[in-house]
Amino acid sequence: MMGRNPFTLIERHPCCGGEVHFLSHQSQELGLPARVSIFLPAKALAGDRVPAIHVLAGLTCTQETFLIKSNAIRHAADHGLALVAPDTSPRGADVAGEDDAYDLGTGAGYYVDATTDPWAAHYRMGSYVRRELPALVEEHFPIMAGRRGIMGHSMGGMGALAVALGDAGAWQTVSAFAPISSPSQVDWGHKVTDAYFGGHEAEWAQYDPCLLLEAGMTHPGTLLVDQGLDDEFLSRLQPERLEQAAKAAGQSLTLRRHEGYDHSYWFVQSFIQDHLKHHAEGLL
Ligand SMILES: N[C@@H](CCC(=O)N[C@@H](CS)C(=O)NCC(=O)O)C(=O)O
Repeated sequence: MMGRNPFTLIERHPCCGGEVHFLSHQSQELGLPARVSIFLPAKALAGDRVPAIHVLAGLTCTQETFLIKSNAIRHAADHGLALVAPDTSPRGADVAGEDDAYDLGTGAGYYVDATTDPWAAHYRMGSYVRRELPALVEEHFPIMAGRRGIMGHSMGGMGALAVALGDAGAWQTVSAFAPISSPSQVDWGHKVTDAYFGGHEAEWAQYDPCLLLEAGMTHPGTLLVDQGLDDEFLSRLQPERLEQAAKAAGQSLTLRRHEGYDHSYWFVQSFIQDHLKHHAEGLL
């Protein structure tokens, strides 16, 4: 039975034959109001349920960034796919210091569940993007239940790979742009370990794509990953580690390296069409 619709519509705009909705809702996992953006293609507006691709943005971004900057909507419209874009962290958790750095706290939820106070009460983006948000949008929008793709950029690329490898049955397709391949091995992840995990590095076993692969968690589809070779964060993204871990696990991976491209959404929008095609082939 359908529950009460928890979403409040903030803005709605016709776009590419469909509609973009900017929404808020009270999240049970986050214990706070959360913002989410959704693109519904023409077919969904006509009443048919369509598969959705969940899109996870990177550090400093919001629920608006991926939809505005990646050009994903144009191609989602062409394929008749919905897009669901969550925020990158809880907002207003009121944790001391959460706004002090770009890579921890606000805008930096890393799609993990914090286990230690004062972060643990609200920093639960892991459970939010894995379970709460997909279930809610599939209940209240013309989005097909249980037929999902996930993609992301940078911190969101890490999140997309981790979500799909962690529960391959729930996510049929996955792709990433410049993902943080092994967060437990780099300074971004060390900050997360010290703060969100209270020093317990073992928590990364659920969220680090390379650790998941090394533990035998694979996905039956192909992981499509694009990486710019002039990416200013390349040494912390470590695509070579992902390549090694995938090879050892027998995971199908298409890792494309692009001469001259950096970390920005100019890079993302250059290859987004291929990602939408990859998801469409697996979802439709
Ligand atoms: N230059 C940023 C670093 C963070 C960054 O580059 N974030 C990437 C994702 S990891 C991004 O997409 N930023 C937003 C944008 O380009 O619009 C800062 O220091 O604040």
